[in-house]
Amino acid sequence: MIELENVSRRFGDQVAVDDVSFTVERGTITVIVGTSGSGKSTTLRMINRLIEPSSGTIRIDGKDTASVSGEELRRGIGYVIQGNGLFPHWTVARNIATVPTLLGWDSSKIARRVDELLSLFSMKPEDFAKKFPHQLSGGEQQRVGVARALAAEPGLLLMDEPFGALDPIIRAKAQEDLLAVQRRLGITVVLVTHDMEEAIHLGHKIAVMDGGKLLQYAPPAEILAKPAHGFVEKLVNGVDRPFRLLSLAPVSSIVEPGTAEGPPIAATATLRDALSELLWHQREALPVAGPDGALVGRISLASLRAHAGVPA
Ligand SMILES: Nc1ncnc2c1ncn2[C@@H]1O[C@H](COP(=O)(O)OP(=O)(O)OP(=O)(O)O)[C@@H](O)[C@H]1O
Repeated sequence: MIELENVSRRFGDQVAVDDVSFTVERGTITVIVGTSGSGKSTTLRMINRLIEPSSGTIRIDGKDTASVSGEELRRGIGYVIQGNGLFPHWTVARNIATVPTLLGWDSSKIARRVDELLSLFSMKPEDFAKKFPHQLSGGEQQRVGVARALAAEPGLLLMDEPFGALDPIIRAKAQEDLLAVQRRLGITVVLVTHDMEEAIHLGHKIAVMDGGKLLQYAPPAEILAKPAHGFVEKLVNGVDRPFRLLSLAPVSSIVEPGTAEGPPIAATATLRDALSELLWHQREALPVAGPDGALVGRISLASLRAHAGVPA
């Protein structure tokens, strides 16, 4: 768990981060979103003390981060930046091994870990370990950057615009990879982006910042349905709100008793998938199938409509 309590950072006369407080639960993804200069990166970098707070307290698992050296703190926290920051003259394997080497792991343990991480990101060790960063695509470099940040098994991963340089298709894949790896390893992630759609897709919680202030800190469904007045409202106006809301909940959440004609949809599919199927098959309702394939009820256009609009 990470707790920020009344954290501020000034650069000369400028207040970059202004009295920010929020708590990140262990094993979740929190996304800090806002426009350029809103204080996102400064907030992130205060967590691993690349930037020291001017005032306020940051605790990780109850321990004040000011009570350990910055270097020691950072060894236990993965950090990924835009453009991945790989060392260009080092092989992929050596890049990934950076922190374990610093920590003095023995070479066979390091080699095992490098193989494990490459495999985790669907990169065959025999194909990739000996390559240099310039021999990889942008998406592959990005995966190696994340693998390197995870090498020493940190419980916490900080990511600053990690997917900013990727084209939309590779970016979508990188986001899915991150979600899968986060679920599998159960790590805590704090990620900075200026893209509200990315925030909604990845975050269990979203922290919206503007002018150094935290304007709203809430789960994506709440940010969409009840945005704080003003800036947050403007930000979410730009995303397809009904569709985003539908993509956040599974079919099982509004399954009704009864049956319907047509191809069944899985209870684990999203409400957005259900809408797509209903429109495609031009039906008012479709049957819903449970994990074993047995029908468990129906989903209707009417209930989707009720779920996709402004809450009454
Ligand atoms: N080292 C520094 N010295 C002086 N001012 C700084 C420094 N770092 C950040 N700032 C200022 O603090 C404010 C917040 O910067 P920060 O990098 O946290 O914003 P951001 O939301 O991450 O922006 P971006 O999305 O453009 O990276 C900006 O106005 C920036 O110019």
